[in-house]
Amino acid sequence: MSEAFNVADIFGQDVFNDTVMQERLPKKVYKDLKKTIEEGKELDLATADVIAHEMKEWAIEKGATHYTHWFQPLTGVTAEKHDSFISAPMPSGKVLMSFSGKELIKGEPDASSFPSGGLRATFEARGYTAWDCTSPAFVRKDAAGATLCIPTAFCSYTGEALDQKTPLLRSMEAINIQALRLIRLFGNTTSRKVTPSVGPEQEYFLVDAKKFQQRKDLIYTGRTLFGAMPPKGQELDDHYFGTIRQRIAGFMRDVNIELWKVGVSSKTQHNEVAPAQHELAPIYAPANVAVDHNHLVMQTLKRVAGQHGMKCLLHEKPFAGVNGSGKHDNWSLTTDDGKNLLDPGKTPHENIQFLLVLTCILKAVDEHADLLRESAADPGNDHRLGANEAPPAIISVFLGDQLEDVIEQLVSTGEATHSLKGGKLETGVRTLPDLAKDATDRNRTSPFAFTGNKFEFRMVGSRDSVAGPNVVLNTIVAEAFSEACDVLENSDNFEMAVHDLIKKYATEHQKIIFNGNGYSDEWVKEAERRGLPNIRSMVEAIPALTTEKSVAMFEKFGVFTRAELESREEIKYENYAKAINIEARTMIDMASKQFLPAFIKYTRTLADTVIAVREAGADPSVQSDILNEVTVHLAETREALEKLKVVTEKAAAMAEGGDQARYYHSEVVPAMEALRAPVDTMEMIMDKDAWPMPSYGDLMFEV
Ligand SMILES: NC(=O)CC[C@H](N)C(=O)O
Repeated sequence: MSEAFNVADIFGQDVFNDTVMQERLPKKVYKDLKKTIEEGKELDLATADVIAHEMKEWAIEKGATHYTHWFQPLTGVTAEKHDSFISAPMPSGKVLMSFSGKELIKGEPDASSFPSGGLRATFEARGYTAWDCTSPAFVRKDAAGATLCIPTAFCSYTGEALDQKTPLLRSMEAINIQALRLIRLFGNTTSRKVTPSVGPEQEYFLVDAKKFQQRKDLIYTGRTLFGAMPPKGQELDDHYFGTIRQRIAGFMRDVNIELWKVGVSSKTQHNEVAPAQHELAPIYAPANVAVDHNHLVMQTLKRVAGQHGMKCLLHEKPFAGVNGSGKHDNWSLTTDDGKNLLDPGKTPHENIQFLLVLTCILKAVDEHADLLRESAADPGNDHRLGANEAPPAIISVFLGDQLEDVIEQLVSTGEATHSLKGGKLETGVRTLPDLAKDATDRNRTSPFAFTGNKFEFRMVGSRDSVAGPNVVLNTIVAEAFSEACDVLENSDNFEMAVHDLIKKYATEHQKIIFNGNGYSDEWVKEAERRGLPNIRSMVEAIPALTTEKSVAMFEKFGVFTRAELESREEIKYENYAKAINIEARTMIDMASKQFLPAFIKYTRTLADTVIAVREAGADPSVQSDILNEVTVHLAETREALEKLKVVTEKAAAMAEGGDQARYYHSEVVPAMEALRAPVDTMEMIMDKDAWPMPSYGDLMFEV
């Protein structure tokens, strides 16, 4: 057993949090900084100098030698450049440690090597990082020593967003303004701020590092590109919530300690459905902090896995045939004085403000289903969505029995008069207590499910930042709130107007509600009948970014300009093409250098056996049958490999953009599948010792 410790003692110990600020900053400086954090008031340089100095002193006490502006460019991962605190040596030969307000507030990384989607010519390299003081700075300890990390936003010389965070902060501001307008109409005069709170659940796989190193597909692409199913998959459901094995438990413990120290509220951990799959979930945080924390979670999982001789796979679908990994984005809206706008209370039918919020969300999701779908699009998610417990690609909303019934009443009679009650759960065992039952069940097949006092957007993939999905959620709901407020603020009779509006929205957008099985073929047909989009792939999803409807909304709420949206569209096409290109080339490499040589060797062994058996005077027909079978698959592999080479070359030669991405999707991806098939068949025929890499079984069951 490892040494015991008290979580409360270590939680946040490496964070420049409110307690540290209060302790270390002069009163006036602390007050000014709080004003900036809470109200967005500009910070003057003199105040920033004091904060920077104290932050540096605090960080140095924690062992820090460097600081970094930590940002989230459009690469999907975070970026950082380290600067030590040293100043130019003095005549004495000694150095001082310094950190100015300017260095805290603004950084100037060379922006030319980050994706900008044409927003910035390569010769115009300037980009700026700006301190996001609403997400606390922290000291990260790793092999580099200790580094003061300052969460920042990243913009171009001309102020365009080059990152995930800038639009997120803009969208948080947009929904804050519109939600405040809405609650004021209901008589709330005290709340000063409404913040989207987010809790992203992180699913991941762990595999043994030595085995990982023998799989080029895992090394280069993060997922397996070949692999036959082992005799056992997840059919017994015995891994889900199963006892956590000691190796994994030790890993989870270390992950938690690291996360708690930097203030990440790691709360829940368990085995997930697929063998070797696990989950970590934090407690809610304001959206921007949640996004930063989720990056820390992903990085910590990877780093600690390394220390335990394992590799953490964050890909959405590392293994075909078993569950993929999602990052369910739990989203709600809370006021600074602790009210959750998505809390229906015990009798939702009487909670008019809640019903307006709810129907606004239905409207937002229905009108912008394409954008929401796009926000979860990535090359890995194309394999995950609609397969093995991940939601399908059709956006719909699950409300559960109670709320669906309220909406039903509103639509049919214009009035909701009652709410279904939860009742009691009887177990039939005298010694067990009676449980109060929720009025609503859960539904795992729904991409957007109401779960008590929040929505759970289940479509998001495990590797992706939740920034994008939350930008969309915040903005589409801000738009719906704004439109509702425009009507209500100008009405003579508020009661009547709000009643009519709720009924109108419920009626017009009821079609987005679906409580049934999202996996069934009937739902695909039914969704089509209802006119709901079924956007199956990333390349089909991307155009949603730049429709006139989307541009108008994002511009209206100051979240994206048209140019920023167009640049993101371009980057997404490029990312898709690059990802598939790497996968295709990895397959070509593995097939040429590992599988074909192994197959050829195996035919040789079989041929030798046939000869030897015949010479020994026995009947070699079984060996000869296997040799023939293997030769057929060898030929199929060779043919599919040649075909994949041709289409990959052709794709790579095309100009970057939508056409290229679509070509990868329609030609290269099927050619990859065609190459995988004979190789997977061979894996089931060949001698295990002759197989050139660890199998699915080795990877998933022998961690
Ligand atoms: N138990 C679960 O919630 C499974 C979720 C599933 N792994 C997904 O991809 O979303």
